[in-house]
Amino acid sequence: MTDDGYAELTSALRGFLDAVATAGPHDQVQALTDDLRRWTAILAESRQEEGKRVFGERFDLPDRGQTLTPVFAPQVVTTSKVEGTAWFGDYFHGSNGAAHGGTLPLLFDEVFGHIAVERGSRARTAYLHTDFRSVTPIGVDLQVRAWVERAEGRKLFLAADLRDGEVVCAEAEALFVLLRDGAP
Ligand SMILES: CCCCCCCCCCCC(=O)SCCNC(=O)CCNC(=O)[C@H](O)C(C)(C)COP(=O)(O)OP(=O)(O)OC[C@H]1O[C@@H](n2cnc3c(N)ncnc32)[C@H](O)[C@@H]1OP(=O)(O)O
Repeated sequence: MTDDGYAELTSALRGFLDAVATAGPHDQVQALTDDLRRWTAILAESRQEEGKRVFGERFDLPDRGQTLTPVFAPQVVTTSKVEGTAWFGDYFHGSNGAAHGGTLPLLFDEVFGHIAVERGSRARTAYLHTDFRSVTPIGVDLQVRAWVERAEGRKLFLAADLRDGEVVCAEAEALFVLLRDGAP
């Protein structure tokens, strides 16, 4: 991992988003807004084209340096399976202590993507089906795994599940299609 501060920035940004998501009314809200706008302007000056950015493009950083998805820490990554832990911060809260339903396919897409990348393939998600089996708790280490069911030509059929101990929170099935040479 390159020690240029971006791993810490990603972690700090996640913490900030979790704090925003759980904060009540605050007397410093205008100061915060002003700070955010100031930093937005500073960062806008160094806007980069895709391929030269950090967010989501730095494979040496946790979560590729992005905060779009819940935390995913892979422990096993092969061309046929991925296993690791997932963690949904408060930012991903939906209601009644459960993760927002839309964030589960977001996690699964990311996890499936590791298999495609490990296979050296440029691929895109054609479909991703999620079954919500039990509420996904916030702030708990969860176990996630994904595997290749079968490959047919350019089509990669994938499956995954997310567990809280013995409890299955969600399952997913997806089709990733390997891109043709020259596809954008
Ligand atoms: C280290 C950390 C890394 C971590 C890295 C983590 C990265 C995160 C990964 C995120 C991945 C994404 O979200 S990607 C972004 C979301 N996805 C997209 O935007 C995709 C939008 N759609 C497309 O671009 C296109 O439709 C494609 C690429 C999916 C397919 O187009 P194509 O290449 O022209 O192929 P096409 O001929 O249409 O289809 C090929 C075969 O697939 C079948 N097929 C295509 N779509 C479907 C479908 N929805 N349902 C069933 N079957 C389908 C066709 O029938 C055909 O079967 P047959 O006739 O051959 O039998």
